[in-house]
Amino acid sequence: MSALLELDGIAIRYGGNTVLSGLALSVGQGEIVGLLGPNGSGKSTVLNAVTGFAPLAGGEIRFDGRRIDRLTPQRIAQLGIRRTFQLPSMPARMSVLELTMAASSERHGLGAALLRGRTMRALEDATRARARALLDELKLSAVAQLPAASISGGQKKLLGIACAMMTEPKLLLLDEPTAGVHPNLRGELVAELRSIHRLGVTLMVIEHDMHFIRELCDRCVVLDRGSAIANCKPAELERNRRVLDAYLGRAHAARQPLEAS
Ligand SMILES: Nc1ncnc2c1ncn2[C@@H]1O[C@H](COP(=O)(O)OP(=O)(O)OP(=O)(O)O)[C@@H](O)[C@H]1O
Repeated sequence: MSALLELDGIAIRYGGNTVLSGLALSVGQGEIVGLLGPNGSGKSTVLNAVTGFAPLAGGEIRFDGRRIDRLTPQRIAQLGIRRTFQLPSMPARMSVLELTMAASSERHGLGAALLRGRTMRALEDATRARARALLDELKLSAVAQLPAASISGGQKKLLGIACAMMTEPKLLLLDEPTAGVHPNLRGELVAELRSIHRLGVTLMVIEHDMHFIRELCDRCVVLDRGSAIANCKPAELERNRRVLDAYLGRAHAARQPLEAS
């Protein structure tokens, strides 16, 4: 499998605090990779680095074979990398449909602003049709006309995915997609992400819900204090001593009858 995303020994520092140190990680074309680790281990920082919001202190990031770590966030997004947020904040006045349609302007860019008359209307009609289809697929049609800020936490998560999908990304980075989503709806979220994946979108998912990870991911990378400590199938995580040490502490892991990792 060819690598779509490659992080090659990346380092991120904030002041004197080293948040990522020499992290190597790759995501193959068409894979679904889980990014795990205890709180503060650096998972969101990885997404910030890939999307161009956290400058590297060392190392390289390549996407589709091309170096991207010196590009602007906007250019990186245009190349086909999109992310969703752990706690999405929504504008108070725009409706769910308007916000979804607005997300596509990042894809059409300045070119769309120069269109006139019939061409502009045709683009708007196509954008509206795509937004409606995505909202339908993500079961948000019933709230399409409501203010985006008024919908539930779980619906905001789905709306974040709809907005990201408007730009037809190659790689979608999801930051805790189940946070704020009712446990009964998490199975549906897995199904939605699987159908997005079937469209040819590669996924990297930060998540704490292990059941969700097992259902969705092909492979997991586990971070601890800014370094990767495991790279394995989800089913192998609970037998991995380094992972248990990181999550539960060494004292606890020493008491467990574990297989060697
Ligand atoms: N902009 C920033 N400035 C200073 N420190 C930061 C910044 N962003 C993150 N950090 C620090 O980097 C470390 C890793 O943070 P990060 O948010 O990447 O962890 P995480 O694994 O995503 O945690 P969580 O699971 O709690 O979301 C933390 O110690 C955090 O305080």
